[in-house]
Amino acid sequence: MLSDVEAGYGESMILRGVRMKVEPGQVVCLMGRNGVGKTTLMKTIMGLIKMKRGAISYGGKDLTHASTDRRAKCGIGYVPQGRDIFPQLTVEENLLLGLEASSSRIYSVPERVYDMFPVLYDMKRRKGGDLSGGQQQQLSIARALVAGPQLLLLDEPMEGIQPSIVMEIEHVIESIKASKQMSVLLVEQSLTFATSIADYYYVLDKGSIVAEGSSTQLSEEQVKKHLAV
Ligand SMILES: Nc1ncnc2c1ncn2[C@@H]1O[C@H](COP(=O)(O)OP(=O)(O)OP(=O)(O)O)[C@@H](O)[C@H]1O
Repeated sequence: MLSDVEAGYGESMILRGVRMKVEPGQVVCLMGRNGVGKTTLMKTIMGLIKMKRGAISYGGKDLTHASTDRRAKCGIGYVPQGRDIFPQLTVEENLLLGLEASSSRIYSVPERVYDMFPVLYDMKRRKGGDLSGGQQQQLSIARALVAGPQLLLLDEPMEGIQPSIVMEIEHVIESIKASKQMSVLLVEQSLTFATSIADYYYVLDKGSIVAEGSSTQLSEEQVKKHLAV
């Protein structure tokens, strides 16, 4: 999916020669210390940062020069770090905005999304800004799911969220995996969760992939070497 990707901000190169693949139905975990370029990689996949070199393809289509909108319509959903919702809009209006990314003609929030996040159904007329941090994160994930993506990019969805909602979000990721309808690329720092749910992992360090493998192979030694602070 990604080959030899180089990208950065202005003159500063952050990603160097990144190669990565997410197979259909897989949950792939992207790990690495703070500031190594995980968010930059997610934004590059989404076309929010222009690549200086390399190629990106998805589902057999070359997306190297595609706009963010086209990538979304090709089935890539993105949940940015820090739950970027619209606080002045209602929960339902936030969710309807997710339909913009859809290639099919749906005009209302699909029931399956409310089934995954019942709290959002109960609160659909409330303003996004009135929700707790964890609920806003659920809203942000639900908004990406509204368009029915085939690949979901999740950037640290559990960061700074209360434990009960972390569990709910974990369940949602588990149910996505069990449905085999979608693949997930997840930036996650929790080793326990990463090893319990991911099929495969990549470790990024200073903008390059320094380790990868099936998550059952993620050893203490690698964690110490690449992830410990
Ligand atoms: N808009 C920007 N302009 C210039 N440099 C940036 C910008 N955003 C991030 N950077 C730099 O790019 C590098 C990688 O940042 P990035 O956010 O991708 O890391 P990360 O691995 O996601 O970190 P974290 O775990 O803290 O979110 C950092 O050195 C950061 O300072």
